[in-house]
Amino acid sequence: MTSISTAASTATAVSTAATTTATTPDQKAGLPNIKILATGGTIAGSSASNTDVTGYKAGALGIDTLINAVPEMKNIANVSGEQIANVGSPDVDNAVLLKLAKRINELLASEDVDGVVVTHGTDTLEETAYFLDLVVKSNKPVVVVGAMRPATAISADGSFNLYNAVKIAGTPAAQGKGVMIELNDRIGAARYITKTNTTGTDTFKSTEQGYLGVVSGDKVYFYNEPTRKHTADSVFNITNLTELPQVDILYEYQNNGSYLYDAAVAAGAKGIVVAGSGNGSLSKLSKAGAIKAVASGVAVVRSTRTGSGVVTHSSEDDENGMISSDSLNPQKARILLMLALTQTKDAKQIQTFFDEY
Ligand SMILES: NC(=O)C[C@H](N)C(=O)O
Repeated sequence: MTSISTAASTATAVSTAATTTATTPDQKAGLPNIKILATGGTIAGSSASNTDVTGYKAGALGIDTLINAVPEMKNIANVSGEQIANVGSPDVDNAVLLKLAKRINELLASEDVDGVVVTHGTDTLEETAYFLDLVVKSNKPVVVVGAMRPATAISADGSFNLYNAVKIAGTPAAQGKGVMIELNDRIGAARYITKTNTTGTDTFKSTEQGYLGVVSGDKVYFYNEPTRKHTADSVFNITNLTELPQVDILYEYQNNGSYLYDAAVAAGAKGIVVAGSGNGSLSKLSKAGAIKAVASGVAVVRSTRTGSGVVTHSSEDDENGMISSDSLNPQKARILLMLALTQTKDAKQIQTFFDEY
């Protein structure tokens, strides 16, 4: 495995047009055609020191550098790349999400593309993956991949993660599984996987729902199917959207008040997700703020700050016109709520989306 060059290409913010680069003129018959869309992150991170795994610059290397660092990919797929953005994933915003999703839909509609791999920072990777899970209109595999160590580090994890992601995207059994996340050999469903550790390479975990499968040796093994609606079965369509409704997240804590709800509503929020305590519990003042927000036409979803488990729907939710998040964590509940609000403002209808997706 060739190590990634430390000569970082200039980091850029969101590029305005997707540019095709690193195409393989010698496409091999019989190999799947896989497109890699790069957005930045630690997998494209660079540092002057090969022991630096925290102070590096995310989104420093371009897609050509990533592809050229793993020439072994050419033995398993015809690989070409495009740079969609080159940012740390905290800076992936709705504009990047829409640009990325529209490009994936264009690519997968073509007979020339068998699957897509997205390289992405891990901090918000699950949000992008779940967004794509809800809006990609294809059964072809989409794999979102990242790394916890920059490309310049000793024992960097990005190259093998990328190789594995390309392998999964070119595997016929990966079709119809929704958008997948691959890190550390594990294949997770975008709906179920979450980042659980700040710096560890085994950070992506799924609790009750488990993993879809694993890459072991030179094979891809699938054991589970995602049961929630996704991709080709999803009703959400972003083809004609140029923006998404503003949805904010509030965090529940002792001694909190109502004023952050008022601030979100005043700032133009169309939806609010609350990271409630325990089973989505809100304090009296927080609940009063939420009820007031609902009265002003804002959709409010109760999720949980616990990190796992289902927020169960209660009769009080119906009385208050509120929505429960099922097992979606706050950041993924925000993604679903943004898309739900492109269809309806009705809390009962939005609740059915949270029950089904
Ligand atoms: N491991 C990573 O990719 C973290 C980085 N801060 C990012 O999300 O872009």
